[in-house]
Amino acid sequence: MSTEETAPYGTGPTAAPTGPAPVKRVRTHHLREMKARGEKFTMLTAYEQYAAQTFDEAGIDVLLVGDSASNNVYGNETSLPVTVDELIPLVRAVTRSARRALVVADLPFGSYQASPEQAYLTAVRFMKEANAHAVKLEGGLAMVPQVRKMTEGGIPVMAHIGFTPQSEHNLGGYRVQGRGDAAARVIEEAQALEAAGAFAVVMEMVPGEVAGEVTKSVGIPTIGIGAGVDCDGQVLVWQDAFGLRTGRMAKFVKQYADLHGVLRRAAEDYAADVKAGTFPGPEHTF
Ligand SMILES: Nc1nc(=O)c2c([nH]1)NC[C@@H]1CN(c3ccc(C(=O)N[C@@H](CCC(=O)O)C(=O)O)cc3)CN21
Ligand SMILES: CC(C)C(=O)C(=O)O
Ligand SMILES: [Mg+2]
Repeated sequence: MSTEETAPYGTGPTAAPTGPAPVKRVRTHHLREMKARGEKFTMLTAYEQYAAQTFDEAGIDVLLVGDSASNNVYGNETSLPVTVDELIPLVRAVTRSARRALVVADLPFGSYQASPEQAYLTAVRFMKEANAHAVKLEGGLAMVPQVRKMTEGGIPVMAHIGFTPQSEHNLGGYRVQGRGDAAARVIEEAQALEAAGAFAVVMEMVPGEVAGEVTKSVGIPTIGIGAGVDCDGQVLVWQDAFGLRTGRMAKFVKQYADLHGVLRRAAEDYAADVKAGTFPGPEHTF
């Protein structure tokens, strides 16, 4: 895995007319530069080797090992139960597998809210034990001391405001945040997090117009999930976007594939072959 310094986006010997920008490793400054140029960037979740490799090959700029692994890997109903010890091996798998993408580790519920010191020590575990390139936490003004402590300690921090799933029970369920009078608060939070040193901010389920205002009022890139087209980047949970998860999807999900259908048919075909005695064939036999 290369840690060399890179040419800026869009230049360099490997520049090609199509495909991902020829940067060796996406770094936080590249995202800021893309915002300044008005160039959109992409983030997807990833929790293991093959998704990470595939999305990295596809030129996805940022891979987030989300605490949504709680739902999408560990089978929990919410993101709340997942632990640092459960997430670290997943982050390690993704950092081993991604050659180009910036890998961000999501700090799970309860691992950073208590104090800046707790946040710093948790983030250090992700950086040392899993080679994360950055960490992400949820929250607005209350998390400013945490963001400052971590960035001063050398750890790039991505913030996350609007709907914050770890506070689902406080927010009264999956609801749009920042409507009406609450819009000013979202802008204030984004500005405070930028001042504290955050390198980017995720906005989840915020009205498109408000997210556009926030994007214009900060220098750091904004990343939307249910926050409209005016954010600097977009993020989706891959099992939602590519149809591995079934059932009711949030309004902000666009489904690009039906992986559940593909996988289910493959498993049914395999089972049918075994039961019929048509697998293994002579070509699979020594
Ligand atoms: N992998 C994964 N992705 C998810 O998005 C997800 C999970 N797991 N697990 C459960 C929760 C529940 N989710 C929800 C639940 C309800 C709305 C919802 O009611 N959305 C309304 C907007 C509500 C409002 O206007 O305030 C909508 O119109 O979509 C959205 C997401 C998304 N969730
Ligand atoms: C969807 C994103 C922003 C997230 O926090 C997660 O997947 O955990
Ligand atoms: Mg998360």
